[in-house]
Amino acid sequence: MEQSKKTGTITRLKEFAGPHRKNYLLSVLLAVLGVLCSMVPYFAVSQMILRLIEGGRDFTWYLSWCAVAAAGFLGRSMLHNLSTSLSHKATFAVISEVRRRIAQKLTRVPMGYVLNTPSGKFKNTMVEKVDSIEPTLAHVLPEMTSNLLVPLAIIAYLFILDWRMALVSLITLPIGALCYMGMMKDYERRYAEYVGVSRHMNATAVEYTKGIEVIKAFGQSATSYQKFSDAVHRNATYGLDWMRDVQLYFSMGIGIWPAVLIGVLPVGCIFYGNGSLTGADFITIMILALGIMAPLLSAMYYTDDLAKIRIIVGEIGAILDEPEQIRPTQPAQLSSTDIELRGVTFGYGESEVLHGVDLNIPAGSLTALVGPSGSGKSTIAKLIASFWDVSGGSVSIGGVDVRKIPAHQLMDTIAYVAQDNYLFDQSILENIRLGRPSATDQEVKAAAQAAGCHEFIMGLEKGYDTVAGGAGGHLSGGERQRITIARAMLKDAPIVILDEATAYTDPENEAVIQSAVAKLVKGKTLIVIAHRLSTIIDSDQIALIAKGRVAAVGTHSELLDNSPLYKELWQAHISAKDAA
Ligand SMILES: Nc1ncnc2c1ncn2[C@@H]1O[C@H](COP(=O)(O)OP(=O)(O)OP(=O)(O)O)[C@@H](O)[C@H]1O
Repeated sequence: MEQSKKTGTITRLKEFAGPHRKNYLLSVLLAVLGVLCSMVPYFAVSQMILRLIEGGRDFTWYLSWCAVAAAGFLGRSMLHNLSTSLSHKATFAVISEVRRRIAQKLTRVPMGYVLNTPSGKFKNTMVEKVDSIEPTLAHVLPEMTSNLLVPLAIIAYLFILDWRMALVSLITLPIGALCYMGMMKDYERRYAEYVGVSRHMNATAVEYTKGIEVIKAFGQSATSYQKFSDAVHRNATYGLDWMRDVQLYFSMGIGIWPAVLIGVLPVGCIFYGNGSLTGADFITIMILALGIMAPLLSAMYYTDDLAKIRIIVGEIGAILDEPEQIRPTQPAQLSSTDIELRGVTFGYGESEVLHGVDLNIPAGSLTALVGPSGSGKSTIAKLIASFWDVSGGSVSIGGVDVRKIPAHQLMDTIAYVAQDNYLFDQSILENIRLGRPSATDQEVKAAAQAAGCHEFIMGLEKGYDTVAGGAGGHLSGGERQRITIARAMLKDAPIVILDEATAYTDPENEAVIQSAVAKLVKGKTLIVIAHRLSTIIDSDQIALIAKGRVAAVGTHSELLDNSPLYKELWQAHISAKDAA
């Protein structure tokens, strides 16, 4: 598997921006020009004040400076608008690129990783998290640039006028910076904790709403509500405590930072008094000094958003850095649909689940995997379908290791019918057609007929156009399973893996599913993960899986004769059936 390198936030953002980088650059350039325009009114005001002091009464002169100031305002707002619209354009391209990359990544990582991650997590990152960074990404570059450049430009001009006064006008900067440092102390840790607390609140809210049926049925409302309300309370108090801790620094910073006249006025008076500063320069310096700190404060507000971006880009990066399954692109020559597992070992995490599985599944045969719960049946099936890569040994199809078969070819070769296959929120017709997108409506309906679902579909108000609902929620479990069997039939893959459902065991449904499966697998290599032994007694071979190993292989009668564990399972099954 391929492990991509860890990438920093800026590099990652640059990567996402791709060809739109020039829009960002242009937006920064326009923002800088906007900054220059925003200084024009300051300059015009100082000129007018000086003229007033000199006693100038030339109305058109004042009017023309007013026009210059107005042009400065206008120029600034036009350039600002252009700049932010360009950066918004670039940002929307960035966020759609991020979503596209995550979606593509999910097709390249082991399927098991996707199945093992709560689907809400991907959705949350792809939709909400990515959306939440949009405003910051769009504004941070042009606005932070201009908010930092305005004061820098003013300070540079002050140094040109009088370096001593320039230094005096910066007197509140170190005090404000100290307050800022106090405020930002432990910021990363606290922010990460705050995100954790919010996540916990989200999780309890989801749990509370999703589990409301169980909560009501078992009278757990008080306890569950308590858990939820505790999480809400913790979220609120965490934010409040944090704010209280930094409030003093914050108020001092906000109060002291912009108070530049504290130094400029008295020191300016002294220099003016001893004749080392002209009245004109003094007035210009006073006016310009007032424009230094406000933009710096605005820039400071972005630090919070930048930390948020760093965390979210980190989360996106963690998904994009997931090791990928490496598969060739050239089709492999499969000699048959024989499946062979040789010394297969595998574990989902640290602990091993399969400990050297050897199994031959001849082409065209029906092989049932049976065994106690948790013995490793589904894991074997998932390794054959290449949802995960084996840790040791090999799985091969037609003599070729599955790792050497291109992903598309493997998908075409195997139809995996899980216990609860997902139905998309679209018509039943389209849900079945997913098995073979090129299938005509007639072919889809023929598959539905063969899978025994045509009748119930026709009984629905909109027939095949009925929307199956999120995860097929509008249909019963048995109906959903039959639709997924129809989907697999349409796919017509030579190998079928069927994870037999433990639910929906009412005899009528079982009979329909059995006959649907019989049609599905004619002439195919079928692997059934069997939970009800009565459905697989006619299998060509039954592999008894116990504690991650193949304990025995044989026909039903051979295993009854030779395997005490199989006999035990069979007897338990018979008694359960009798009891039912
Ligand atoms: N996605 C997963 N992540 C981590 N552990 C898993 C995962 N799936 C299964 N396991 C563990 O691997 C072991 C084998 O599970 P597996 O589902 O293959 O057994 P099974 O025989 O199919 O069980 P059942 O009959 O109950 O479906 C179990 O201990 C199980 O807890």
